[in-house]
Amino acid sequence: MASPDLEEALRRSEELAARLIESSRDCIKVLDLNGHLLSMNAHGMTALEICDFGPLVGSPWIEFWDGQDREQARAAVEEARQGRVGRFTGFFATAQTKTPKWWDVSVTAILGKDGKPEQLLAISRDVTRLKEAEQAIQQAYGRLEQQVAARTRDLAQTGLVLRQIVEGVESKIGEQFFPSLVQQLATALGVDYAYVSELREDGISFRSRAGWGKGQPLPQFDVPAHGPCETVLTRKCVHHPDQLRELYPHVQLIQDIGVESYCGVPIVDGSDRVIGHLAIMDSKPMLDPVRTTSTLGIFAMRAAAEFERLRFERALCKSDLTLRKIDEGTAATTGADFFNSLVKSLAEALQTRYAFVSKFVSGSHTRVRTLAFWHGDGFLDNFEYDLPHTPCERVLAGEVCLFPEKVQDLFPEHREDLAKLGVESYLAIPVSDRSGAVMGHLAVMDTKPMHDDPRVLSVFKIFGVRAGAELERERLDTRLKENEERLRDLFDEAPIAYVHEGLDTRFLRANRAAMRSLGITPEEVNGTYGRSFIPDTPDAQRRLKEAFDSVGRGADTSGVVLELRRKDNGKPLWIQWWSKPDPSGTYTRTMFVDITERVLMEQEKARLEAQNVYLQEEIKGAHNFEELIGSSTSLRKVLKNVERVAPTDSTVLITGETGTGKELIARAVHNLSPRKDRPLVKVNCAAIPAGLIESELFGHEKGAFTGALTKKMGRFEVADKGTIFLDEIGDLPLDLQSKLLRVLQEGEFERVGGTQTFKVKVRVIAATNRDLAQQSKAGQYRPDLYYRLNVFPIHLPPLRERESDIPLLVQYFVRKFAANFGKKIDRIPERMMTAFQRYPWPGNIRELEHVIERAVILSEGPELEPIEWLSSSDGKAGQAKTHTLQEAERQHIVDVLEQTSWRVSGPKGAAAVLGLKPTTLEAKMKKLGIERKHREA
Ligand SMILES: Nc1ncnc2c1ncn2[C@@H]1O[C@H](COP(=O)(O)OP(=O)(O)OP(=O)(O)O)[C@@H](O)[C@H]1O
Repeated sequence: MASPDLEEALRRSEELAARLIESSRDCIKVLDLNGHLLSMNAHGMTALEICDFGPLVGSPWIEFWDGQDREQARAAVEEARQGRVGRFTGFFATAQTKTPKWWDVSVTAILGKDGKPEQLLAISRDVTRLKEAEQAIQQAYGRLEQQVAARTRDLAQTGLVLRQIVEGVESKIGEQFFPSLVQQLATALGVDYAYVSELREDGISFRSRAGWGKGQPLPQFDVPAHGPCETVLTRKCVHHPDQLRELYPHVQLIQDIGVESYCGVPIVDGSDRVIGHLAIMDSKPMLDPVRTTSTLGIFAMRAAAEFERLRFERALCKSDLTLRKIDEGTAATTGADFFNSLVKSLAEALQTRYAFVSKFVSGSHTRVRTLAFWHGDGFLDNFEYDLPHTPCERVLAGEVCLFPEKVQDLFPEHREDLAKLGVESYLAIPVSDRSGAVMGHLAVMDTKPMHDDPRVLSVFKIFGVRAGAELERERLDTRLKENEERLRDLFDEAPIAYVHEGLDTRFLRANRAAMRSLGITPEEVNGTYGRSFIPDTPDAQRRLKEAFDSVGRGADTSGVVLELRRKDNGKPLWIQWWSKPDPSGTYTRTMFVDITERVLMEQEKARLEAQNVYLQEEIKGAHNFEELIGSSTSLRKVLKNVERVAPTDSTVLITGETGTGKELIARAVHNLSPRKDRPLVKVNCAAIPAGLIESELFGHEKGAFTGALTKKMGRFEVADKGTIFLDEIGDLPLDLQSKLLRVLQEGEFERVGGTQTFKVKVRVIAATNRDLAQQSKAGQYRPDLYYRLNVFPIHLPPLRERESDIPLLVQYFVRKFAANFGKKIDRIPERMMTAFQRYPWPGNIRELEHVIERAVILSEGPELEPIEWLSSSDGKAGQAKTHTLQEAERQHIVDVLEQTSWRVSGPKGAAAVLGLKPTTLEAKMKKLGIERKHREA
């Protein structure tokens, strides 16, 4: 019969056990001895997702399990009924969500007052997450529980202790757990010291995790070697009830703190490895080994679970860190920054001292250059090295290499370098491009051994792939840059001008050829607008508009010719222009060829061709400009005026009868002027049909530029910077008089059919045998034009008014023609000369010249022979004087026509006799109303 004290203790113990069960985090079920469910704690209900336990009461617990698990459950119940702990790990899905879970189950007997099993306690713990680790722990737990159950004589007492400890530590986890555990252990078991130790990273020594001594926490200490703990760490439970100091005289700690007794149990992890121990020491003897070892055993199991939990937490933390490091190491940076960040993060993630990345030196397969080298505190300068006989050699041949230890011995040729860094272990992977070609390698080295850990390798590979991508990116980048450079060179150095223009024609880029042609500097490119090169002339604007219209329509423009002005000197620039909108639609790509030289050449050619016509005409005319014969006062006066006006640009109006030498005077003015090296272009306004005079003077267009080759330049254009001689200016039609006035006033005109305005600098010399003053008064001539022409009038008197010049002229012409015809004539009969002087010469000097020419032709000897015409004319001379000048001219022409049988042209025609061009003669005949029928009448 139990004592009343024991009765009370038992009652309390039962009560507390019930509370313990309820508050436990495990799933605890109470079964009857046949294994039928009686009750379950709240946590168990939650864990199994059971809402109502009622219907389950009385159901066989064993049958909750399936297959082999059911057999295990049955065996466990049987064990418990025998007073032992039955345990197993089984698979069980939760009731509602059917979440598969692994449960670690132990079944123990609850002893009755008689010490015999009365009920069973089935404790299930969710070990799904910690299954591997907990398995072993549960085994230990099972073993210890078994021992406890088998040997416990005073379960109630144990229960009390357990409760005390559980209460103290149940709610604690993490850093608080161990201090709390050892404090509760020491207090509940009434011992001076309690402590828990943990295996250190070196895998061979232990260090206290928490200790409690003499009522206060102990500082951390290393577990002494060769003491009782050492035995525990070989997996054995050790109990020294007394005489501890005698047993371990060499262990200073035991001597120092003066403890007598010791009890320790190992803490074993899921892989059945000892990871620490739990021990108590006391200054009094410890006489109940069963109670202490079983209590310690239970809490060792709990400690193991906590260690495991911490280990997972640490592992989680570490993998978190690793992930973070991977993230940091492979984030957005590129280039040198990227590689630095990569190796630093790699070293941190894998907790190695060194990490570096390399790539092959270009063109070599035996030499690499580091891209970044982390050495624990900072980066080394990058360097190159040869691969042979280094740990890296095989890596760069494509292998993953791990040298877990003694790297220096493995690579003796590089021992010195490796020793300097204290390298013990090495791990590296090749870094490849997408096609698998090795580009470099990524390596870590450490000063301690390195274990073959698949997780390390997978982390490593993540870094390796990223490094490969970066190397490839760099390679592509370099290639891209090279290409860009080549393109830029091509663009910049191309002989054809390239310009990229924004939609508002603002220049974005221009190559050298473009800048050269346009006369802009590289600095000016961006502030320049394409439009600004187009001069404000209607023609240039029209061309531009056509070009832009085609761009606007999205069409390519090819070969449009534009006229521009250079920016630096405003000189004309002709370009042939191609433009294409960029696919982005934000700018146009323009290409142009500078054809200025060609255009100018063509213009010059056209001008020269035009000039050539006149020059040939002039050659045909065989003028001798220099020789103005005569010494009469009136002629001298004329020549004096010529000298005065020649150097100026003033317009000169020469008047005088036909043949008086007006053209000769005009040429003299030109030849004495600064323009003498430029052409003197002659236009006979009377000889050109009225409809053609305008295009003759101003030229005409034949459409667009390409027509430039076929266009006709006007004589004003041809005479640019030279002199234009407008002969017979009195015959200019009225409508053209105003156009001529504009040229005289502004130097501007347009071609017939063209819109382009031409500006010329032409000196004008006009001549007429009409009385323009009188004509303008009569409304037949624009007075403003007359005044504009009559700036500097030179009047040539008719030959009859300067008789004294006749002998000189006769001699001059005789000499000239005699030389021309290879004759020698040195005498002119007096009678003839007198006749020449008496004759009125209505055709003036031209007439005289022709008369002499014929006389020279007919003369056979050294004396000029009198010719028939002269004598017959001579007869009429007296009559002629009674006519007006015009009548005389008319009569003279009719006489000559009669002589030539009305033949106008040809060598024997009247025009040749009169020294006129046939067209001039015809115009005169028209003007004077001379027709053949007149003769017939
Ligand atoms: N002073 C001169 N000395 C020598 N020859 C002269 C002289 N004046 C005129 N002539 C010659 O007389 C011819 C006619 O001269 P020119 O053609 O200059 O006259 P014009 O007044 O222009 O005639 P038109 O009004 O018919 O055009 C030319 O062959 C020219 O060389």
